[in-house]
Amino acid sequence: MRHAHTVEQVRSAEAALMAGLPEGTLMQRAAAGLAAVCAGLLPRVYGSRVLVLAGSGDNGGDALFAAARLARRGARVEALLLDPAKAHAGGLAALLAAGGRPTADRDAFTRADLVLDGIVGIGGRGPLRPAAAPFAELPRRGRLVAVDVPSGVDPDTGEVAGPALRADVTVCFGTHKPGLLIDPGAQYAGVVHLVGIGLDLPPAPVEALQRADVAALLPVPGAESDKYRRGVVGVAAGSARYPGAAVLAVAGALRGGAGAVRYTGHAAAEVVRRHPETLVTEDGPARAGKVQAWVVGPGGGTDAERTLREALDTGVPVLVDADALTELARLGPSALSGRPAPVLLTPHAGEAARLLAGLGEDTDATAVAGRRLRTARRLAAGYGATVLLKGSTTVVADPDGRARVNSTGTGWLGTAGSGDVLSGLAGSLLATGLAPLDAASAAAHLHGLAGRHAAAPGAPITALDLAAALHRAWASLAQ
Ligand SMILES: NC(=O)C1=CN([C@@H]2O[C@H](COP(=O)(O)OP(=O)(O)OC[C@H]3O[C@@H](n4cnc5c(N)ncnc54)[C@H](O)[C@@H]3O)[C@@H](O)[C@H]2O)[C@@H](O)CC1
Ligand SMILES: Nc1ncnc2c1ncn2[C@@H]1O[C@H](COP(=O)(O)OP(=O)(O)O)[C@@H](O)[C@H]1O
Ligand SMILES: [K+]
Repeated sequence: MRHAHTVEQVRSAEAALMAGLPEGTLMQRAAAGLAAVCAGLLPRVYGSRVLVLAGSGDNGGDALFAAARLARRGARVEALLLDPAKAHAGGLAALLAAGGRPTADRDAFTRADLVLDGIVGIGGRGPLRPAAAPFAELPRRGRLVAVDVPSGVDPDTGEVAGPALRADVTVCFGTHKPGLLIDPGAQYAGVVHLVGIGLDLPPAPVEALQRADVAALLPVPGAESDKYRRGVVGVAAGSARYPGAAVLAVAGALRGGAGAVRYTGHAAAEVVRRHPETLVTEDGPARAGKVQAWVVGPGGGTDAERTLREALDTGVPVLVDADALTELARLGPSALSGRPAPVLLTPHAGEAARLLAGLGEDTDATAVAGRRLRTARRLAAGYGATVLLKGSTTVVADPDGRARVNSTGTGWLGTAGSGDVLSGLAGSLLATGLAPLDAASAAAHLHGLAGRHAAAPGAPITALDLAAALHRAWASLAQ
C-alpha cells in the first residue's frame, strides 16, 4: 500500500519528531536520501553538471544540502537562487564549502546533466511566482529531480493552477503526498521515490493499493462455494438503441468474481448470443430474483429512471453508472437517502459535473478533471455514496472521507465501452461481498491492468479485448 498524507499531517508529525532531535537532523536525512537518488541517476557523479534551483524555504535547503553532497563527490554544482537574500543559509554555506557556486545564468538550467527543483515543496501557496514560473517552460537536456513535490503542483490535491516543473523523478520525504499520486499533479511527478525520515504518521487519508493489496481483496472460492454463494450480480443495462453496453457490462461482470450474472433489459438476445452463461429475466430489478448487488445504467435508454428506482428499492448494494447517473443527478441526493445498503457511483468527468449540478454546483468536465480528489470527495459527501471518478488516475472516495487512487491504467482505456466493462466488473466484486471502497478500488486496479495487458506492446484495443484480458489481469495478481 502506498500511503499519502496531507501537508498538515506531515507538519505535525515533523514537529513532534523534531522536538526530540538536534536541529537540522530531518533535513540531513532528507538531503542524504535525495543525494543518493540523484547519484543513481547520473552515469557518474564526478564531473557531472548539476544545477540547483533553490527557493528560500526548507525545500531549497534540502536541495542545497543534497547538492553539497554531490559537490563533495566531484559534481560541478551551480545554484540558481530565486531570492538570493533569503536563500537557506545553512544549505548555501554547505554548498559553497563543498565547491559549488551561485549563478544567475538561466542557461545553466538548459546545460545541466541534472536539475534539482528545490523551488517550493509543501510550503507552496498558489501558482508559481514570476521568478520561478519561467523554469516550467525552459528547455533542458538533463534529468529533473523534484525535491519533495514538483514546484507548481498542489501537494494535497494534485491540482496544477498554473506553470509547474515537470520532473523525471520526485524524491519525497516521510510519506507520499496526495498530489504525487493524482493527476494532473502525478503527471508532473514522474517516478516517485520515498525517503523515510522517521515520521510517526496517523492513518493515511489517501491510499494507493498495490498488487499484493488487491490480491488480498479478491475473492477465492472454497470447497463450500457454489455459484449462488459466490454472489449473483444483477445487470440492468442496455436498450434497443444501445444493446452493446449491456453486452460489455455483462462481459465485465462475468469476469469479476461473482458466481452468476443475472441480466434484465432490452438487449437480452444480444447478451445471451454473446454470453450464453447469463441468466436472463424479463422483469426489472424489483422481480428479477435474488441478486447480491445491482449494476444499473450502462446504455440505459428511456426507462433509466424506472430501473434506477427499482434497483434502489432493493435492499442490496447498487452501482449506478452512465444514464442512471444522469437520472440520479436530476433526482438529487435525496433519491439515495435511507437505503439500507450502500451505493457506488461511477461517473466520468462529464457525469461528475452533472452530479455536482445535482448538488447545486455549477461546473464542467474540464474543471472536474483538474480537481479530481476534491470532486470525488464532494460527490461522496453530497450523495452519501462511494464515488469512483474515472479518468487517467481513478479516484475512489468514501463518504467517510477516505480516498484511494489507482494509476494502473493506460490511455488506451479511453475507448468506447471501456466504462461499461468497469461497471460490470465493480458490480461483480460488490456482489461477492466486498465493501464499495474495496470493490471499486480493486475493479479500477484490475481494469487498468487488463487495459495494459490487452494493449501491450502498444496498440489500440476494443472494450471486448479489455474484458477478455481481465482474466489475465486477475491471474497475474493471483500468482
Ligand atoms: N516537513 C517535513 O517533514 C520536512 C520538510 N522538509 C522540507 O521542507 C519543505 C517545506 O519547507 P518550508 O515549510 O520552508 O516550505 P517550502 O520551502 O516548501 O516553501 C516555502 C518557500 O517557498 C516560497 N513560496 C511559497 N509559495 C510559492 C509559490 N507559489 N511560488 C514560488 N515560491 C513560493 C515561500 O516564499 C518560501 O520561501 C518540504 O517540502 C521538504 O522539502 C525536509 O527538510 C525534511 C522534513
Ligand atoms: N487516459 C487514460 N488513462 C487511463 N485510463 C483511462 C484514460 N482515459 C479513460 N480511462 C479509463 O477508461 C474508462 C472509460 O470509461 P467511460 O468514460 O465511462 O467510457 P464509456 O462510456 O465509453 O464506457 C474509465 O475506466 C477510465 O478511467
Ligand atoms: K520542489
